[in-house]
Amino acid sequence: MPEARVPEAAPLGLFSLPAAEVLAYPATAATTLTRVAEARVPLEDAPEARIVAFRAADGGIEHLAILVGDPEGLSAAGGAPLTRVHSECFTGDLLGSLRCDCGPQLRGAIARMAQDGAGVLLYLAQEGRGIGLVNKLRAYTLQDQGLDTLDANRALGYGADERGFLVAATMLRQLGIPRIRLLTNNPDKVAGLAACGIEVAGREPHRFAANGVNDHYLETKAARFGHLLR
Ligand SMILES: Nc1nc2c(ncn2[C@@H]2O[C@H](COP(=O)(O)OP(=O)(O)OP(=O)(O)O)[C@@H](O)[C@H]2O)c(=O)[nH]1
Ligand SMILES: [Zn+2]
Repeated sequence: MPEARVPEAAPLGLFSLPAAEVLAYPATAATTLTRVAEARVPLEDAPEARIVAFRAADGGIEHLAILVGDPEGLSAAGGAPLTRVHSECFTGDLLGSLRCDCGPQLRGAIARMAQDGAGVLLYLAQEGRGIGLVNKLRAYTLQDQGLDTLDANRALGYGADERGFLVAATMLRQLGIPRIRLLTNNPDKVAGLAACGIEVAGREPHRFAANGVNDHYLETKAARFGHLLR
C-alpha cells in the first residue's frame, strides 16, 4: 500500500507540528524528504561515520542522519540499532553551554554507538524544542528572571514543546530502519515515534550528571515534562 502523504498545506508547517497533532496522523504517514547529499566523515569518537542530508520538498533547513559504524549492522533484518533523535542545540552542542544537557547527550550518543558497533543519530533542525535560536535566547532571559523552561516558552506564546516526530520517522523509514532502540529520557519521543509507525523495541536511558548550572533545568524536565531522569 502506498504511504499516505501529509497534505502540503499542513496548517503549522510540517516540521513544527506539535506532538499532539503528529499523534493524530496515521502510523504510515510520511512527509516528503529528499536525500540530497552524503559523505564519509570520520569522527573523533567514531572513525567509521557517514552523514546523510535530507531536505524537505518545501525547502527549509536540512535534517541530518549520522550513521555510525557498520552500515550492514544498521539495516540488518530484524535488528534494532541504537538510535538517538537529537534536536539541534547551537548553545549546548557547539559551544558547550552549561544551561542544558545537549552537548554531553550528543557526544555520549556517538560514543555509545561506536562502542555498540553501529547506530544512527538523527540531528534535527528543531532548535529550542522547535521555537528557534532567537526565541530560545529570549526564553533564557525570562529564565534568568525566574521563569522555568516551560513557563518561559508559554510567556513567549509557544507551547512547552513545538517539535514533531514525523520527520524523524520518515528519515528512519527512508534509511531502511523501521525498528530501533531509542536513546532518550523522554517518553513522549517513544510514543511519538511509535505513533508515526516506528517500532521502538527498547528505550535506553541517556542521563548525564547535573553540572551545577543546569540542575534546575533538569529538575523541571523531570517534574513538568515527565522526563525519566531520576
Ligand atoms: N525552548 C527551549 N528550548 C531549550 C531549552 N533548553 C534546551 N532547549 C532545547 O531543547 C532541545 C533538547 O530537548 P530536551 O528537552 O533537552 O530533551 P529531549 O530531546 O526532549 O529528550 P532527550 O531525548 O531525553 O534528550 C534542543 O533543541 C535545545 O535547544 C530552553 O530552556 N528552552
Ligand atoms: Zn541544549
